[in-house]
Amino acid sequence: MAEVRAGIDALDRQLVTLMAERLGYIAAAARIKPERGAVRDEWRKADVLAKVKAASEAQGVPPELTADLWERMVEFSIAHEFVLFDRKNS
Ligand SMILES: O=C(O)C(=O)C[C@]1(C(=O)O)C=C[C@@H](O)C=C1
Repeated sequence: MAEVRAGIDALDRQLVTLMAERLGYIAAAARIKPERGAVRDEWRKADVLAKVKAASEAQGVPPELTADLWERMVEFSIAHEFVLFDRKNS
């Protein structure tokens, strides 16, 4: 059981590292987007969620798990992107 838990803990660290990397791209998006109205992009949000659903199904990960996680992650990203966008323009 200790080995299993060590494996889980190691994977969790990798997931956090990947989230940090994703937030780096969110910061880049905040720098690149020309106007505040472009920060929340509902078309792109639906595109991201659809791709995650397809990837989940392909890999046998329950899509209802990833749907909840990504809904939260994208909404957090949008809020974070607004903070960075407004900071850039203040
Ligand atoms: O693709 C973008 O334009 C992003 O800024 C990334 C992202 C996301 O977190 O996936 C965040 C904000 C947008 O509303 C859509 C998607």
